[in-house]
Amino acid sequence: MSIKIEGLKFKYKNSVKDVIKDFSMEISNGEIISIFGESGSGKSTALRIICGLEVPSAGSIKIDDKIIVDNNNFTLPENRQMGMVFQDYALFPHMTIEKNIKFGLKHMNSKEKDNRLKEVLELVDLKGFEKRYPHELSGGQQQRIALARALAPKPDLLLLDEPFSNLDSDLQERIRKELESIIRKANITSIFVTHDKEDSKAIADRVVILKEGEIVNIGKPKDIF
Ligand SMILES: Nc1ncnc2c1ncn2[C@@H]1O[C@H](COP(=O)(O)OP(=O)(O)OP(=O)(O)O)[C@@H](O)[C@H]1O
Repeated sequence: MSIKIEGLKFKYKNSVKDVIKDFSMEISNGEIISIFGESGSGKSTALRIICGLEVPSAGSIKIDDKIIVDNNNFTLPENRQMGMVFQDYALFPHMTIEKNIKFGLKHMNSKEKDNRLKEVLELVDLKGFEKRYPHELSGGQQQRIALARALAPKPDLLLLDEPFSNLDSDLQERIRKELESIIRKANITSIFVTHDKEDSKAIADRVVILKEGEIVNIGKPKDIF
């Protein structure tokens, strides 16, 4: 599936100026895009608008020609078929890995849930971890479970906000590669936010450089950095 974003604008209620000023881009099926920029440039805000946690004051987003937001339309986040992975993993600490992953699979029957659980645990190479709790896993393993949980409902689009920021640098490098191979295997269109050039270089097909809410450059990492 492809995405077309046109002319997004956004301001937080208590901010004086627009945090996103003009955000437009097209993303093709299976592409991995990174949004790169300094702290405060609006990266997380752009992601929050795309997944429906914030409502833009102008602009539109289409998925495969279906409008999910514009002046007259707004698809709720839970109906957008998007998977999200945020910086702090956000696994439910009181739930086992199995429960964490099955949480988003309410529309499936229990046999389907079991099958999907098995599939995604294999995908992230953590078979046999079903009965563990998040605190019994390493940071990198938790990160992979967060990814498995986001992928389990087979989203159209995967959004990742600084997915490596909580990991030490050795682990960060390994997880980057793993994450890329998992996303490529799942063939899922993805957007990830980072302030680390190396993340963009290692994984992204194209990089969006954001500065004070405006896209100042879009291109392949090798042409941009
Ligand atoms: N809930 C909010 N209310 C008001 N202003 C906000 C809110 N969240 C973020 N901002 C402001 O919007 C701007 C963009 O923030 P955003 O979190 O999108 O930046 P970012 O590029 O993701 O930064 P970082 O790399 O530090 O996470 C910043 O100036 C920030 O202070």
